Amino acid sequence: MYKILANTIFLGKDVHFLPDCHSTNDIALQMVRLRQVSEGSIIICGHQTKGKGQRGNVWESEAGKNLTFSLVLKPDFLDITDQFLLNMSIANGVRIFLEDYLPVVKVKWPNDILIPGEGKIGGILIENTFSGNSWEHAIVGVGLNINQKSFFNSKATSLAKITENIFDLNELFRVLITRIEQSYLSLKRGKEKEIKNAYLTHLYLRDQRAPFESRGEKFWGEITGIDSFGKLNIRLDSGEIQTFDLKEVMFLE
Ligand SMILES: O=C(O)CCCC[C@@H]1SC[C@@H]2NC(=O)N[C@@H]21
Repeated sequence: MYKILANTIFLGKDVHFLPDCHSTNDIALQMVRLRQVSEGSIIICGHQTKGKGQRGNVWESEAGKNLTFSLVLKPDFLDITDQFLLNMSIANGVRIFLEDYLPVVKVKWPNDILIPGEGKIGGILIENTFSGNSWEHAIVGVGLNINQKSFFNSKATSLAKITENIFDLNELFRVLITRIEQSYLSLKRGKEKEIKNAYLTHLYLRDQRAPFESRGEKFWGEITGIDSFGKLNIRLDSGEIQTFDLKEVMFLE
């Protein structure tokens, strides 16, 4: 299982499949520290018992039904102040992959993969390791709901739930990795503008008036873009543009 990733150049030439594990991100981080993996290695797990999500959340995924894996990358060609470009390129790759199956796929800032009217189908958690001021590795964790049909969280969905089909996880994984690699390599080739534009074009609620909450206060505003550090720009009804990082703002829609 998960061995033949023939269409990739470097990603997934070394795949570690674990039937059960706590978190592929944690395992990848540990393996990087022990120098057991290098750029392009993938840790994929059939069932995560302690999957990690953004904002310290838990990532729940039914055993054997979905894709939960981590990629080891070394984006040391990027300035560390441009880290968010990596998020954008990975989110673009996942979105492009899903567009083969679903007509509309959005990315909810920073890294939720959302199907409007259906729910959240996936998420990305990137954890970086640094040595002084230079970037060592990026552990890119991807969780994508494929064949799971029932969820505790009413905001979650899956490919099977939306399309009423069942998918071959191995085949989907192979294609997904190819899409992610293409997107990452275009970042490596310096296509930063294209990556940013593609991310912004598919950004959920961009240029739409929507409700948000920050520091206990509710307000309405319009997402106008992302700054170079990956912070969210929202134009308030007063016309003022405010910038928020992940812990500073919640979407109420
Ligand atoms: O909160 C989110 O949206 C991010 C979810 C990321 C989940 C994936 S599953 C594989 C990898 N290992 C983890 O522990 N988390 C990520």
